Amino acid sequence: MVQLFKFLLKSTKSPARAHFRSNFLDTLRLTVRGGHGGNGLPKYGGVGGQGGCVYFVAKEGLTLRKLAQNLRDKRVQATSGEDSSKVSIFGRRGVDQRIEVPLGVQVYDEQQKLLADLNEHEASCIVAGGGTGGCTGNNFLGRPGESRTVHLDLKLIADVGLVGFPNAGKSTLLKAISNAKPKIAAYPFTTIRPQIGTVEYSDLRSISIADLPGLIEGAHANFGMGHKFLKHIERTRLLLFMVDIFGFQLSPRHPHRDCLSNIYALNKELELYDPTLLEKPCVLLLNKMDKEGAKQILQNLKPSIKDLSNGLPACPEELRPSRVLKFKHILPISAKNSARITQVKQQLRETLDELAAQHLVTDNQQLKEQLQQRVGVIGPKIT
Ligand SMILES: Nc1nc2c(ncn2[C@@H]2O[C@H](COP(=O)(O)OP(=O)(O)OP(=O)(O)O)[C@@H](O)[C@H]2O)c(=O)[nH]1
Repeated sequence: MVQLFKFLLKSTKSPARAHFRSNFLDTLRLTVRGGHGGNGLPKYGGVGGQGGCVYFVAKEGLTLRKLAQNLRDKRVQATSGEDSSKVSIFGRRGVDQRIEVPLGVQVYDEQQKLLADLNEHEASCIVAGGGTGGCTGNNFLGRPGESRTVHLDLKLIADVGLVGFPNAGKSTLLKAISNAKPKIAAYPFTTIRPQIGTVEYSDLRSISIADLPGLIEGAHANFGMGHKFLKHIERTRLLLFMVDIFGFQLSPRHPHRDCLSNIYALNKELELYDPTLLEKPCVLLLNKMDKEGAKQILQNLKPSIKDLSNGLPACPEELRPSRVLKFKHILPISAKNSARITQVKQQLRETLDELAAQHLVTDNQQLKEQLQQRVGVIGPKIT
């Protein structure tokens, strides 16, 4: 009977459903409970052991799916503290529960309050404290440990975030530029989960690129896969925008948007989702330059693309951002033919290096100012 059920269930799975059933997991709910405090021994003034606590530690290379598989019932409980006894007046402390979570996880409580942002390897946080042991203060009755449901939200950490509407050629680029092996097809939404690729250089330097799929007009308001992937952009240092030089049409029901309108639409999506994203350095790739007529389109749009504020008056009202992006570099490319891919690699590296150098200068300046404040006017002169 069970076999028959399994067979029937299997046969109802369509290829389309199988395609959209993503393996990528970026949120997880867990119930965590600290251990109960052990009871005290009133006769001898004995104190019960404190309950163990539950804590998370960030580890590189882990995934939320793996964590979910390891914790099948999504519950974690630390052990109770030992009761005080004649032979052991001070009860032993309960054993803590150490849970390894993927790097980049943010931990929220039921009220959506951020408890911890674990974005460094080995960063840790206690999510459920153990109950205090029984003592004079609590009538020698051990207290229960903290108990709560926590929400783990994974935000990918990558150097570069690849942003573009479906079918722009993001996966093709990622494949040409990095070690990733994304799926490529001539229909939108081929990529249904973020892909991370590593770009390697001859001097062994490497940078990571995240392809963030599913972005469509209205994603900020959670249309399509909306927020699910937009949130990953927050932790990238550089935004790499990609548009099809011939524009994009989501479906026959939607209007065809030319290349410039698509740039404005991406600009607006990001602005509506989080305006601070527009402050990130960005590079623009105009793809599919190998196709006939591409050069002419580029020639016509060049002045508006170079300075987006030039084309704003002609931009449709619903796509008009209040603040326009300022691209550090604009590169016409053909991801399919790997044309100018070496330049893309070089520009990404240079821009990231410039950024790192800027950070170093500001960090040094801040350090100097702090030292100057501490040393005051009498101390040695800091140059
Ligand atoms: N002519 C031409 N076609 C390209 C180029 N780059 C990508 N394509 C084609 O455009 C289609 C979409 O490419 P993808 O790389 O899957 O696009 P995507 O942006 O990852 O699409 P989603 O997975 O829907 O997000 C495929 O048929 C590619 O072969 C290019 O430089 N020139």
